[in-house]
Amino acid sequence: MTISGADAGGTPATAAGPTGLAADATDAIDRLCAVVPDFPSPGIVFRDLTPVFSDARAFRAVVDAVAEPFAGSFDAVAGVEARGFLLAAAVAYATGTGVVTVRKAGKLPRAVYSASYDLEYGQATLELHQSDLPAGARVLVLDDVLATGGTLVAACALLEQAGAVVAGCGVVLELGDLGGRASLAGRNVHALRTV
Ligand SMILES: O=P(O)(O)OC[C@H]1O[C@H](OP(=O)(O)OP(=O)(O)O)[C@H](O)[C@@H]1O
Ligand SMILES: Nc1ncnc2[nH]cnc12
Repeated sequence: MTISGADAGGTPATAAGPTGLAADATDAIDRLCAVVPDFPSPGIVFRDLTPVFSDARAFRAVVDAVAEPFAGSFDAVAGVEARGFLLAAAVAYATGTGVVTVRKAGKLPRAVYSASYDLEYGQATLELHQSDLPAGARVLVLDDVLATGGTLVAACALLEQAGAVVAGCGVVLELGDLGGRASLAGRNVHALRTV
C-alpha cells in the first residue's frame, strides 16, 4: 500500500501526549520489526527495523516518540552511523536543531576524536569531528538498537571529549538481555521498546 504524504500523518505530536506517541510507536515496532536468526553470524538474533522505517506512519510515530522524552533538553542531535542517521536527521529537522554524525573510522575529513569498542557481532571504531559542536552544546544521541551498549558508550565519550553535554540517549529497540543499559548507568537512556 502506498501512503501519500497527505495520509502519512501519524498521531500529531500536539494531539496526543507521551502515552499516545509511545503507544503508536510501540505498536508499529511490534507489528513491523523483522526478526532474523543467525544474522550476521550464527547465534545472533537480528532485529531488523527497516520495515518500521519504510512505513510512513510507523516512521513518523517512532521519530516523534524517540525525541519526546528529551523535549526541550537538547540543542543538537547526534546520529550514530549508519542506522542512527535515519532517526537523528528526522528528529533534528522536526525539532529545528542541527545534526552531527558519529561515523565509522576513516569517513570524516577533518580532525577527529576516535573510540573503539566491541559489538555483539564484532568490533568497531567511531569518530567525531573535533569542531562540529559549540562548547557545552546539549546533544541528544540517537540510534536504532541498544544491545551491549558499546556503541552508545563510545558515542557519548566522543561527544564529551568534544566538549558537549550528553542530554540523553534514545533508541528504538533495547535488547534487554545484553546488558546495554547497565553499561550506560547514570545516563538518561530511553528505549521505545525493550525485548
Ligand atoms: O549496543 P551495541 O552492542 O553497541 O550494538 C548496537 C549497534 O549495533 C548496530 O550498528 P552496527 O555497528 O551494526 O552498524 P550499522 O548501523 O551500520 O548497521 C546498531 O545500529 C547500533 O549502532
Ligand atoms: N541483535 C541485533 N539486531 C539488530 N541490531 C543489532 N546491533 C547489535 N546487535 C543487534
